[in-house]
Amino acid sequence: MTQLDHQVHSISPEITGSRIFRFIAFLYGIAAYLVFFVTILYAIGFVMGVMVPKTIDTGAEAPVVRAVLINLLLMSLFAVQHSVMARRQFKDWWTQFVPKPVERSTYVLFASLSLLLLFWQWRPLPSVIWSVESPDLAVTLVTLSFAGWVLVFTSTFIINHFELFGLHQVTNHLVGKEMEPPRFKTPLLYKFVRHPIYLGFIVAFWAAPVMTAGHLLFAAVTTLYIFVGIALEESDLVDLFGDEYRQYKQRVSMLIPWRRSV
Ligand SMILES: C[S@@+](CC[C@H](N)C(=O)[O-])C[C@H]1O[C@@H](n2cnc3c(N)ncnc32)[C@H](O)[C@@H]1O
Repeated sequence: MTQLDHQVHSISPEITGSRIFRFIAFLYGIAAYLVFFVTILYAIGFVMGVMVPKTIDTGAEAPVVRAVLINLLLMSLFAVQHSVMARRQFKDWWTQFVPKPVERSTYVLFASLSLLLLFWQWRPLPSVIWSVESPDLAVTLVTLSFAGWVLVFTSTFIINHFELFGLHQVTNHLVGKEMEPPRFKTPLLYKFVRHPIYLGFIVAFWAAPVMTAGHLLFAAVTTLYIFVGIALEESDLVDLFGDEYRQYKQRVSMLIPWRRSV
């Protein structure tokens, strides 16, 4: 056992194992999941410009340079939080303070809060970059964007929705069951691309009948971030699964199903 492991395990086995803690941890996990769920539903309305009070193209305007800087800051805040907190070294460090069973829920909660901050403080940049004239093409693009969101949701269930968003961890802890070690999986869509969730986001963000400068900034920066996120995630996955993941990378393309290994 390393010194770090010792510190992690020595925080509070009596407290974290107690019945009351398990129950509070479970409620916390459910609350974090609900915050995530509201956030992702809001994200759909925000990006597609429907059903929510504040969208990517509405809200208080600011001078262009200020608006770009604020928006970049908001996206960077999310990117840093989302990437740093997902790394193993960070998890090893902060599970000294945050009990392991609620680590994932806390990550999900922080990610949701930084996204809600982004939606709230986002400054619109309303200049139109493209606007599709043809109603048929416009409907096709809206449908495609919606299909992107469906792909995101479906893929989370295919890979393991409840573990990704921390519910599996708090439920297992509640009933005194250990989490199983992560397993390499290639279910359904994962046989065609390695990152269907990220592909769904890219499609959802770019398929827009009216593309404003603000929306374009959002789509471009998030796409860039997805590529950085993939590099980090795949480096972790190679560390975790070794040759199995290396061979998967050679066999299956990253995002575009008809191309072999990107
Ligand atoms: C938000 S999910 C994104 C999964 C994938 N990148 C995608 O776009 O569909 C990230 C989690 O999925 C896990 N993961 C990604 N691919 C995996 C695979 N083939 N088998 C098992 N776990 C995987 C990663 O370890 C990480 O914890």
